[in-house]
This record gives sequence, C-alpha cells and structure tokens, in this order.
Amino acid sequence: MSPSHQIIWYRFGLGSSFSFCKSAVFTFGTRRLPVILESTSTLRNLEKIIRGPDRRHIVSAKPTKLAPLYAVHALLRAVLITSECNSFEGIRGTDDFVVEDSRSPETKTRALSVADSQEFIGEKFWSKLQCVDFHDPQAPETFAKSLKETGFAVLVTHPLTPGLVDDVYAEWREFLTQCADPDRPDLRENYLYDSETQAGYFPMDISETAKGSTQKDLKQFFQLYFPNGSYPDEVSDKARQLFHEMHSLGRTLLQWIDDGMDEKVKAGLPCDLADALSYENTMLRILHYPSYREEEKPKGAVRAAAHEDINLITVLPSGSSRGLQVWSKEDECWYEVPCHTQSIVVNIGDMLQEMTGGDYVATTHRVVKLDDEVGGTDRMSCPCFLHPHADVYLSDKYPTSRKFLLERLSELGVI
Ligand SMILES: O=C(O)CCC(=O)C(=O)O
Ligand SMILES: [Fe+2]
Repeated sequence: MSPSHQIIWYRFGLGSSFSFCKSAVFTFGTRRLPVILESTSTLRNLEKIIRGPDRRHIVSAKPTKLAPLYAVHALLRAVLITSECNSFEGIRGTDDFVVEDSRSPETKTRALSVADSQEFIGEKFWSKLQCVDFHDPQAPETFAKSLKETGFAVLVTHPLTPGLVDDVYAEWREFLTQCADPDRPDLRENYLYDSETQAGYFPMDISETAKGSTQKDLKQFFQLYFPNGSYPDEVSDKARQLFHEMHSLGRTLLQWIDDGMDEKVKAGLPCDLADALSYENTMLRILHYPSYREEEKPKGAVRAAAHEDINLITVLPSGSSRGLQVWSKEDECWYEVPCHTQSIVVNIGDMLQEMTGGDYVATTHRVVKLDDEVGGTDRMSCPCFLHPHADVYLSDKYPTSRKFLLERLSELGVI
C-alpha cells in the first residue's frame, strides 16, 4: 500500500450488523448474483465479486426477510466505495469484512454497529419498506405487504429494458434545460401545457404547489399522454417506449395487488384493479429539478413539497440522485427511499386509497435536496402515474374517478 493511500477501515464483524444480514442479491448490469452473508467462506465469495471485472456496475441489493435494509445498504455502500479503491483487503481474521476508503483523510479501525451502519450510509431507512426482486416467486406477496404497511415498495429488479431510463434522463435533461432557456422562447411556447388535457411542458414559474403548501416546487416537467398529448420532435422515441413498458409493468403490479387483496375489500371494488387501468389516462411525467444553492431558494421551498399522489399507483424509477423521502405516521419521521440506479419505487395514490376504503393508504412523500448533496447536482425522475378509466367508481363520494381528479387538480392550482 503506498503511503499516500489514506485509509479508513470499517470492520463489519459478523457479531455486529451483518449477523442480521442473511442474504443479498447484487446485480451487475443484467447479471444477478445472490450472496449469502452467513459465513467467512461466503464473505470470501463476496471478495471475489468485488474483485471481479464488473465491480463498477453493482446497482442493487435485495434484502430478504432476515436482512434488514440498513444492513444490506451498508454493505452495498461499502462495496461501492471499495470498488472505487485501488486495492481491497478483503477478509481479516475469521469474521471481519474490511473496507477501505481511499478518499478519506485519516486512518482508523472500528467494528460497525447497527447505529454506525446508519451513520455510515448517512441515511435512515424504514425496515418495513421492502426491496423486492421482481423475479422471485415470493415477489407478489412481498410487494403487496410492503405497500400495505408503508404505502411504498422498491423493485430492485424489473422487466424494463436495461438502460432505457438513463437514456431518457440524459436526453430529457438536455431538452428541459433548453425549454427553460430564455433564448429558446419557441420551445416554451410550442409545448406549454394544455390546462384541459394536462399534457405538455410545465415551466418552473408555473410548476405545482402541493396541497397545503404555499411555495411552488423547485421543478419543471413535461407530462406525456399516449396516444394523445404533444410529444416533442426534439427527443427520440425512447420516452414513448418507456411509457409503454411502464404501463405494462403497472398492470402486472395492479394484478399482484388484486391477488393479495382482502376478500371483503375486493368485494367493494367495481372490477379488478388491473382491468380498471386506463392507457390514455395514465401519464408519464419527466421531471427536472435544477441544481440550486440552499441560500438561493425561496424560503420554505423544496424540490417537491410533501404530498400524496392522486392516482391508483405510481411506478417511479429511481431518480438520477437521492432525495425522495417517505413519511412514517407510525414513527413520525421522514425516511429516505432507497435510491439505486436501476431500481423502481412503487407507491400508492389517493384513488386506490379511496377505492379500498383506506385499506391501502397513500403515503405522504417529498423530494428534498440533501445536506450532503454535491454542489451543482440537478435531479431527473420520471414517475408514471397509473390512472383508471374516467368512469370507474371509486366511492359514493366519488362515483367517478374523473370527479376525484378534477377536484385534486384544482387544489394543485393547475386547472
Ligand atoms: O421525483 C421523485 O422522485 C418523485 C416525484 C413525485 O413524487 C411526483 O412527481 O409526484
Ligand atoms: Fe409523488
């Protein structure tokens, strides 16, 4: 080791946090590698994985029932950091997992406790919020349970075309940046949203004000409806393809909710959720949250203020950077929603809550700029809001979903 190589040693003793952590699945590009974190020998396997040629492409970890999220996340972060190192020490003694961080200015050694692991990853995760492997036979149940308990679930593997979301982020970041450019008034004019259909471009100065908030969110976005609504000539067909794939994934997920639904609740529905899903009312929103300095933002404004979504469920690929948080009524705190490239967050919207008489609850969430965000970071995201057909019965108060939608859009100040 060269003397200029400064190191922090984190020792993940099996007696500490990882004794909880039985297994994880790491995904390298399209290759999935299950890892059992029980013994020294399997930690050695992990070492081999870290040393492997694909080590820069670790994108997700799947905790099982026995593996709380924080432990898997701590491990994942450790692996990510390690994969950027020039060297990796691997196993020390019989039960230590040693990670070195070449970017640290000092050297120290310590065993990692549960609290440490949270501090280490700098995030607080909700252990009830499950990460689901889409291909796991247990996936429908795990998914439905997580939605029921937290209003959220994270799919760490999914059937969308690999790389498609990143491609959409890259080209729409450029397009939306141009739309905001005062030298390109033509773009704003061409694509400005239609208040009746809600399709098109919503600039920063128009944007949304969350229900109950007084400040506009610090975001601009484009709402795409298919086959109606405008689609900019300036971008490729990729967002169209993404919508198509997300809609089809959404139908499968609604089917999973149908399958896991309490019989009494199901009896109150006008039809299966999967059949209530509309293609033309479903909307893909491509969001750009520009970078900003904390002191420059209007007082009280955040990237997206606390809100619940209006629709049935939202299929939300991980944003291009962290910042999505979910409110736990039980613990009365914000938890960070795990953000791995290639994972997809799913959350419940108000319409599903209304339809199921509150059996599925739309959980409040928001998007903030984290204190440790690297300066000048913007953020892209592309939630797909799955909506029912306009005449679907939600409840006696809202005999059609159309009535519900109009009420909520007027509260948002966009109609
Ligand atoms: O940007 C995100 O990650 C979430 C966006 C969101 O919650 C929304 O647009 O409703
Ligand atoms: Fe939302």
